[in-house]
Amino acid sequence: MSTTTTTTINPKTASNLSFILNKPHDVAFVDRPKPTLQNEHDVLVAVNYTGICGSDVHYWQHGAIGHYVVKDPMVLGHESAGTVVEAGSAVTELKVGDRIALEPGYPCRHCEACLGGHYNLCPDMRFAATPPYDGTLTGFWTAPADFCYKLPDNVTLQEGALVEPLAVAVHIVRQAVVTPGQSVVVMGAGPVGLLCAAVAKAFGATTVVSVDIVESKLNFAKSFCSTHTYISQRVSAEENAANIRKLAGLGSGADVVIDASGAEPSIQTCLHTVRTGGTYVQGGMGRDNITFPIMALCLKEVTAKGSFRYGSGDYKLAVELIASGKVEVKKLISEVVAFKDAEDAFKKVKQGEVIKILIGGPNEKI
Ligand SMILES: NC(=O)c1ccc[n+]([C@@H]2O[C@H](COP(=O)([O-])OP(=O)(O)OC[C@H]3O[C@@H](n4cnc5c(N)ncnc54)[C@H](O)[C@@H]3O)[C@@H](O)[C@H]2O)c1
Ligand SMILES: OC[C@H](O)C(O)[C@@H](O)CO
Repeated sequence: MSTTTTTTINPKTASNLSFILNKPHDVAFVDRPKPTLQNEHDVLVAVNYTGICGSDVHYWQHGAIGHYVVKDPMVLGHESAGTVVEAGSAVTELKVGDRIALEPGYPCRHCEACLGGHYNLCPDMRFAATPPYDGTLTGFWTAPADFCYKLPDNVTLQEGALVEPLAVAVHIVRQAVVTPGQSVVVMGAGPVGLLCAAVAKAFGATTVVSVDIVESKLNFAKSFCSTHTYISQRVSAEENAANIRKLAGLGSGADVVIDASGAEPSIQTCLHTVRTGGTYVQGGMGRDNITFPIMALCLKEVTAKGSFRYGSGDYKLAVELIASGKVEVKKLISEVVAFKDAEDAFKKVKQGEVIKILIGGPNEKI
């Protein structure tokens, strides 16, 4: 196999320092062996920036998410952008020096889900920082070239690290089939909820309501993209829903409701906020089982859908939404820290002090 290697970051000499979780609250910086191309369709990427996701923080705190349990030391991180430093001989779309957003999950490409157009649901998915697979808070990363998305000149590498959560939002809003003029209510104003609201607006929704339990998050949502905000009260789901409908002039209900919180009261409010014949999409992930208002679903003939990660075209559209200025992801970046400060950055996310914090790669000067 022939490959080419020339760039400012030299993979032969640069560090492959990795931020590793040994067990809950026990992290370490370890210089791991550099990855190599596995076949001629791969590229080797120097990781420039990685955002911290709630799931990274959950693994750091608890060592597990559901049945995904960290049994061996695992590199954290999966929201990354980087620079191609080596390209396999069969790679035609990318070249050394290209800046890319890194899709961090690699499906088998052969199973029923993959061949049926739902590769995100592949049972053999190898997803970064989901045990047993290592993540991207490391110096270098090998990926199939078709899971790397070239960033246009007007998109920075820092914005490129936000493509991952934006792709999650694109998938959720696509599941909802939002059309121009519609009303959309999004429960949760964390990064995913904020980006769902922004994507819904970019798709043509004219009323976009953000709901949360934290006032500062709603203040940001209002400045970011939402037409209305509502702070959830300690009242019944029906009462919160009635308040949201009144506040945003939704009449009998919203065309689309999205849960991006994973919280039981919020999910219940969704079903009472959606209009007859409307659509509800579950994007948030919380407890396995909750009390769910099934009669509201039946009596209003609500279309209910789930949404998991991202699939065909979602990353591509996410990059286009940033490049066209329709979703200003840079506004979500609260802080950019050096690799050595990764653990402190995790603490800040846990304390809720930031919207999105980026960690520079180990070879990045911050
Ligand atoms: N479907 C997927 O593929 C996918 C991918 C990434 C994240 N997620 C999930 O999406 C959700 C949002 O992710 P995030 O990174 O923005 O998380 P986050 O924790 O930053 O945001 C969640 C928000 O929900 C708010 N909230 C909590 N209870 C609420 C309630 N009762 N009503 C309204 N708001 C409430 C919180 O205050 C917070 O602002 C999480 O559940 C996460 O696990 C799903
Ligand atoms: O954005 C993708 C999500 O964070 C992942 O699915 C996460 O839950 C880890 O598996």
